[in-house]
Amino acid sequence: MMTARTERKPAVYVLEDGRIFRGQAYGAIGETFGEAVFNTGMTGYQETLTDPSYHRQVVAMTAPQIGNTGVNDEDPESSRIWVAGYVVRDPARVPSNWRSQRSLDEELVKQGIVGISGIDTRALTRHLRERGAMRCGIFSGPAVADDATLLERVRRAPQMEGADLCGEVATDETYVVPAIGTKRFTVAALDLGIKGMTPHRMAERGIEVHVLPANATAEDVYAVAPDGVFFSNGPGDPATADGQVAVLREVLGRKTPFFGICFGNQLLGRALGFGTYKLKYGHRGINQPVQDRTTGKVEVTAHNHGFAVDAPLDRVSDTPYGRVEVSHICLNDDVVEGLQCLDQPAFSVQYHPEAAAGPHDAAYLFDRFVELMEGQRA
Ligand SMILES: NC(=O)CC[C@H](N)C(=O)O
Repeated sequence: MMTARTERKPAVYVLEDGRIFRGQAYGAIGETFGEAVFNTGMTGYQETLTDPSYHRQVVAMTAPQIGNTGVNDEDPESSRIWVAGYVVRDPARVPSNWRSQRSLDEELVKQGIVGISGIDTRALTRHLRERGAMRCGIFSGPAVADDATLLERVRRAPQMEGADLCGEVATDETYVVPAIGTKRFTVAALDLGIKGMTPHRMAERGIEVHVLPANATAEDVYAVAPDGVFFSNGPGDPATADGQVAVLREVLGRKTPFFGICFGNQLLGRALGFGTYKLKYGHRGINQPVQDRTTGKVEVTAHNHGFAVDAPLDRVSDTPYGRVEVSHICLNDDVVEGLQCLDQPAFSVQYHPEAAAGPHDAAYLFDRFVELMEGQRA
């Protein structure tokens, strides 16, 4: 149960390993559970909050001041806030920006998002970095009880590993994002938790994007006569998405141009026969260095992933769909950040070239998708 906050009440943030942080209620009063993760973006909190890939995650911001530029109706990446809970050090008392329409606190209350402020988010981040992502709960108002009871409740919450979540965030109905200017291509985009900027980046390049529900079949995909197929980002464990992997294998079998982002990269990995695994604490932020191994260039990129593809970095792999190489790696930890098929018009990246929020270094990947579709026509 959640009620609007009228004064800053005490709140408690409880990690499943027993570490407890005490602060003040922020946003809605009540209780919430999820995977404890941290995001290192200095800005872009609206895009983070509304990214469907954060479904069932309680996001802590490492930047100490959040909410300074308020909230507007232009920056959300979907129709609602998806984070399960929100953790900040020092919320803005007075938002100030020419586009601001209301405060972040008001928006969190309006959407029933339970948060906590005033805790040492640096200590929390160091703890998660050492111990790894784990379950947590935020409790305020009538939800506060003795620590042992709260800990017990956190330990009963569902785990992220094994969670099948795309169906909970994706569209139920197909919709079309028209091309901006002259239409050059049609793309079937599987919505596994798509961010609004992604079809927009394609539309800017003359692509008409048919956004299909997460459970669309290969028949549904080919019913739109696509020049290319796209799989989006999305929440949950990629190891659960067997139906989508089967659709992707059909796409590879037909050699239709394919581009995948984030969850879409993990599913390309699976379709090619690689495994996926859970990272210790994931990559979330807008300042991650990635190297494009095909050009040697380093990009600063936006990330939001807790899982990764397990593929060899040092050699080309032979798969049932031809040869594949790891095209991009994260320079912080050598995690696979992109896959390039060498005998197929298919590639994907683990990070976010749509850049909402984030630097625009990786925009060239949308042009690569266009080139693949052009190549298929020639
Ligand atoms: N943004 C995404 O697509 C995330 C993919 C997957 N849920 C992960 O955490 O790795």
